[in-house]
Amino acid sequence: LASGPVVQPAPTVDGFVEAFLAELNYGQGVLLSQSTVNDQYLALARTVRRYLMADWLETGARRRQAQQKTVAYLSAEYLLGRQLGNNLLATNLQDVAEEAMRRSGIDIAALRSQEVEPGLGNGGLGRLAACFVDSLATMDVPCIGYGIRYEYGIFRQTFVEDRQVELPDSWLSLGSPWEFPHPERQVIVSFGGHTETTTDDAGVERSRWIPDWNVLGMPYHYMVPGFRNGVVNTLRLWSARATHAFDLQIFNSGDYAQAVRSQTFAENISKVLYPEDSTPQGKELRLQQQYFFVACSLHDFIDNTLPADYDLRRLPERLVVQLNDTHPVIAIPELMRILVDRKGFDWDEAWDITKRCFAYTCHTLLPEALEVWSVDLLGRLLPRHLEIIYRINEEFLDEVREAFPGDEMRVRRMSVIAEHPERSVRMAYLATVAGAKVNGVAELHSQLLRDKVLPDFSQLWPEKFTNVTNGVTPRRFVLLANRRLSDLVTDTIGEGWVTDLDRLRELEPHAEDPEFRAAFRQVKADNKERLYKLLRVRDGLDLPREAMLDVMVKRLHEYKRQTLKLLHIVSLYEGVVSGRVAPEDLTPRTVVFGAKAAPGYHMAKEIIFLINAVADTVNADPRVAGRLSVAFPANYNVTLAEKLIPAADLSEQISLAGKEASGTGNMKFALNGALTIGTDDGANVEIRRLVGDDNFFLFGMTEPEVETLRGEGYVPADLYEQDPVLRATIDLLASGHFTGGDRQVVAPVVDNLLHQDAFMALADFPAYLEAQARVDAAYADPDTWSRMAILNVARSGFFSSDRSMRDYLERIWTAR
Ligand SMILES: CCc1ccc([C@H](C)CC(=O)N[C@@H]2O[C@H](CO)[C@@H](O)[C@H](O)[C@H]2O)cc1
Repeated sequence: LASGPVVQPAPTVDGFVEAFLAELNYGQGVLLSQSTVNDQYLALARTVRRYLMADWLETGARRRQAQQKTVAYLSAEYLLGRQLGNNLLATNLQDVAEEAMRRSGIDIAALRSQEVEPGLGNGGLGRLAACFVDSLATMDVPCIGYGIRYEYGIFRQTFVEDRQVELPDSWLSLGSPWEFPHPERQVIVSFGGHTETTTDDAGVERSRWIPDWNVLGMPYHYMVPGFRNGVVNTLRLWSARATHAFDLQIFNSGDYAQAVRSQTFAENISKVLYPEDSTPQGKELRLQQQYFFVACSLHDFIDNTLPADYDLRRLPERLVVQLNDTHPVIAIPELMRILVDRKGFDWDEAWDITKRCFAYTCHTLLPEALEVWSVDLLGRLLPRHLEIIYRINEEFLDEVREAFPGDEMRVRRMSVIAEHPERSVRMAYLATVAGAKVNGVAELHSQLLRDKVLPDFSQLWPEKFTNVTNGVTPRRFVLLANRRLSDLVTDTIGEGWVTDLDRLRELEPHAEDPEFRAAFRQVKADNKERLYKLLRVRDGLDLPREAMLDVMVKRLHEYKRQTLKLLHIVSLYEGVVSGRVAPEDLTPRTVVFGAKAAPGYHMAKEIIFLINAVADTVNADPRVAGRLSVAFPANYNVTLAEKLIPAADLSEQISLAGKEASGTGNMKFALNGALTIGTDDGANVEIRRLVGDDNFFLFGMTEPEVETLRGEGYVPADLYEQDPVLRATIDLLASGHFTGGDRQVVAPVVDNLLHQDAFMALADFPAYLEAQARVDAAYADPDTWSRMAILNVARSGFFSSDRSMRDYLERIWTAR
């Protein structure tokens, strides 16, 4: 399959300069001398695209030729991060590009920072999807990532008087050179209306959907380059358009707003990402978004990707649809509708095909995060789908009754339709009934899924439940983010580790080599210096040099316990201001937070305010100057993570055991030579097992201990009474010391800790402090610390998303 027509520019500096100038002149229509930084960035991006195009087209042709089984990854979120750096890495053009730009009198760093990252996700789930499609391309697995091209991604976070303020993320405003619109592949998606039952000539009753309104789905293609393997997979993100953008009659009647109303109405569907990452709001637009991209994607695969005459009875041989949490689960009744209503299959045949096409990944343990849709809303928006769901449930409950005769309680418990508080469809149950496989994202999580979240289902179908522990791509989060460490590793063990991360094990003996440890410490010091420079320019933060960098970056959520970190800071500070602790006895420490709160999550926003208030006071207090400081750079995102994580000494993974499904930040920190202080929660359990107890600061209750305490009845105020350090800490917070004496403004958080503390921060406080003392002790000996850190890197190869993909291939995508 010679790449025939596609002429790739020469991968030389001359070739690159020539292509760049052509893009600048003919693409941007400007001369170099006149060009703006944005012109230069867009031209550079398009130049890099040229080097990937041949591989992209060839991969597409090879895929069509080979008729291989394809993974359709359905995700409502993709947190992609900036594309330029990753694409330069994948094409191994980073040095050529840098030289080419230098020859053109341009500093490529300025162009890199011109790129706005596509923030089409909230947090863990969205970033995991991005890591997964990167790994599948690097492993040359046929995969199409399907999702939504939100016009506005996750909000930009700013702080006004220490409070989070959200700004719209108009990421497309300066152009987006990495996307390719394909109007010729537009899809019509219907909504509303009603169904009619007819009897076909074979006397079979058939239901027909008569929708009310339609929108158009326009696909935008994004390149997903494999790492230097000539493979480029596709990410297909859908954008909503009105079927007829403009109603001339209405326009001529003078009602201009009405004339374009349908356009705005349609466009709303892909207008903005819902910024919640745990509590669904159950909004109609959210369901419209979910059905919109799912309908576009299934239609696109069945009608535009499969050969026209393909026998759909063999669909499971060509397609596996991975459902990224409950958000795309409406795909199940949609495939049934296509097979029965459009392709004329009878119900049983269609159901058999459907069951073998889907698999479901659950990413949460919070009951409130499991989506349910009211039958009212579903019936109004998708009447045919509700009918199909009812029938799926009916047949399923017959199966339950058969397996557990007379156990109507179980039948009611397991029904996809919940009767209370209102009749609604439990999407996680529907996914479990239809999915061939259901997996959690870490061993503990998958076990809790079986035992606590879906016990009835794992009893009925034990073989259906499996685990695939999350992973992260070493290309972006080590090679791209931490060039200094990557060079040290490659100089020591060769470069194979980038696509075979288990090779990091070969570093283990070097942990015993003082020179290697010194080189490793220098890498960390340089990464810290790079971060300090960035935070000064970006956030006007001036951080003290010689300090342990203690980093907690993740979405703001009470179960993640940013409040526990805050209590630690205040207890250290209280120790000094009360005179109990001499400042020089404090290990110099800078605590860096990064966290967005869902706009409607008030307690989370109160916690952000309090962290900023404490930071202002601590940073301004000469008594702890150079000993304790707190930084909270705004707008934590993938780009900031790439600078923060390589600089970190300590990684905070302190969620209440049994609440964090997996975590993926924890893996990125370990791979970048930070030590973890954490609970036995999510993937922390597997990190600790692999890096070794001696190289992990464990503390706190285990999940069973949490359940026991909850069972016994948890009274946080008692702990406040009994623990003098805790009382002194909370009293200082409550006193208004950090808020100009205003006690009211801190009350929401303090009262919640004393009287609810649903995630038991106070219960784990003493153990956390004790663990932090162990951290201080270890950090006092840089050589020991770097030995532990090197062993963390060496033993974290398992947490590559390539390994996760191998597990999905073995346990889920081929096991049917
Ligand atoms: C409907 C609102 C909503 C939106 C997003 C979500 C996601 C499932 C939340 C999420 O991102 N979960 C995180 O997924 C990561 C990837 O598997 C895990 O590592 C994290 O532990 C988990 O919190 C739940 C509910």
